[in-house]
Amino acid sequence: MRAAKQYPTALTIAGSDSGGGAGMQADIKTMQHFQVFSTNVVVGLTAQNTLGVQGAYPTDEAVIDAQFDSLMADFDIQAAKTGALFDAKRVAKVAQNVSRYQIKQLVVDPVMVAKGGAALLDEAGVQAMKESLLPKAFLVTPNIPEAELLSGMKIQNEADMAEAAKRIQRFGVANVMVKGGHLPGDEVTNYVLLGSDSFVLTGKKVDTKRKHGTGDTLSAAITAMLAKGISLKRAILLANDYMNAIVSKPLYIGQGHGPLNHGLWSNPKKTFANLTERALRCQLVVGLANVDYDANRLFDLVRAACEAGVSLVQYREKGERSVDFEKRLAVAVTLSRICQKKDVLFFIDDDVDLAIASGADGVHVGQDDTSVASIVERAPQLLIGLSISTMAEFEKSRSSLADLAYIGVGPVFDTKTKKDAKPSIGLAGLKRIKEAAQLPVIAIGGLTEENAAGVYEAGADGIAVISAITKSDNLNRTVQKLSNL
Ligand SMILES: Cc1ncc(COP(=O)(O)OP(=O)(O)O)c(N)n1
Ligand SMILES: Cc1nc(C(=O)O)sc1CCOP(=O)(O)O
Ligand SMILES: [Mg+2]
Repeated sequence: MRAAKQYPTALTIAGSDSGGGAGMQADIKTMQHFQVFSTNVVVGLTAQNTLGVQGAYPTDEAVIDAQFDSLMADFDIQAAKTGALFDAKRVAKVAQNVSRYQIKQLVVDPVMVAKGGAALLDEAGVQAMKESLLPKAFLVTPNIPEAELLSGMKIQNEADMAEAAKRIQRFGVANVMVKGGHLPGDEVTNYVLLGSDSFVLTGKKVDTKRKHGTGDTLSAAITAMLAKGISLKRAILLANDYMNAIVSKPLYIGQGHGPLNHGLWSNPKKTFANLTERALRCQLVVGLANVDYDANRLFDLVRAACEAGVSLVQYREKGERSVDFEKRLAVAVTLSRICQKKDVLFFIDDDVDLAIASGADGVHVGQDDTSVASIVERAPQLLIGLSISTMAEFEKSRSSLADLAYIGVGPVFDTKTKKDAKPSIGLAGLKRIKEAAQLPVIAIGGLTEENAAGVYEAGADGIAVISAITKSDNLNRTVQKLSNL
């Protein structure tokens, strides 16, 4: 192992993703996470966001040369990686500079096929990759479609990955990591061939669309560790651990295929600056009392509601029978997992201890429950919803408003579900509170598919219901109508 420099420096040669989740931006964030200084050669720009790529603008070849010249005149770069190189001319230009500046530890992420299957490099580009860049690479990290293009064979299982890796080695690259994320199964299997030594790495296949830029991130993590003087095998193992960690902690940014949590921010989902408008649109409030104390029925109902598109589930245990803390915790933990799988926020009604213990995203409290100030002090990571029924309660709560994710306003209409509900405030009462509030207003109480549209017209940002969903004969239709879609 080479002695680590005090400030290890790496280079990313890639395209810019204006959305910040993939490409060079993912590389920089990843390298920063590993405390490696990142220098950059921008091979092209893309106009993109989490919903897609709207435009691609390759950099002039002379500008690529100029960036290499500037960097090499100054920095001591210990490892480099490539990402999207746009076309054959730019692949060749990058390869030329790699030779010219004798870059040894080069990780090639052969970006050729997008997640959705779209080609990111034409045939000539793939050829240039094989002929001019792979022979200069220390490691190449194709995904399944890319490995198929490079090896010329179909890959369906681990044995195929092994054969493809051997074929790719023939282009002159000793080390090949075939990433198996595209293959079916509950786990991701990556096949690694380092010279003649091979091993398989498994990882979590997380059911989330918030993993834009995984290939860039993995190769950037390996490159960062190479820059630190860590051996290739260990760098790959550590990078795999990092990927497993970050996919489990999704960031809630953008409306589509969101970015990875490169900085491993703790509780990123709970920063309510991150909440999108959609995140509070349709809330299911539910507990064992609403399903005859049948926990499996509750789990099935919540699973189906998450599938149907509810954006937040609140576990509210009220009713004749008392359910002890252990049981509530077991239920809450299961509900939390169901919600997490579907990127649905999970809240607990009233019980701050339960919210903390179950790792919920937030807690909903009433006017007479635990105070907002004491929740902030005890559990600053929790999002907070507060019930408000009247303008007087709104005025009384003013000092807490800055700490809230939303206010739950109701009962808008008469409800049979909450025995101690306050008098209903109607659409006019809802409108009055919305006009005064500068934060999301979630309407609750007696809401149905039929009256939901009127509630939105009165200014509500979202809706919370018990019976409309727990008693629905068609969850998809109900959730759509309640979400005002
Ligand atoms: C979204 C939402 N709004 C209001 C309430 C009611 O909370 P609270 O006033 O604390 O009454 P109980 O639910 O504890 O009976 C809520 N739970 N959710
Ligand atoms: C839990 C709750 N809180 C209310 C409030 O006004 O604060 S009304 C309510 C009950 C909501 O049930 P349904 O959707 O079946 O009317
Ligand atoms: Mg309460």
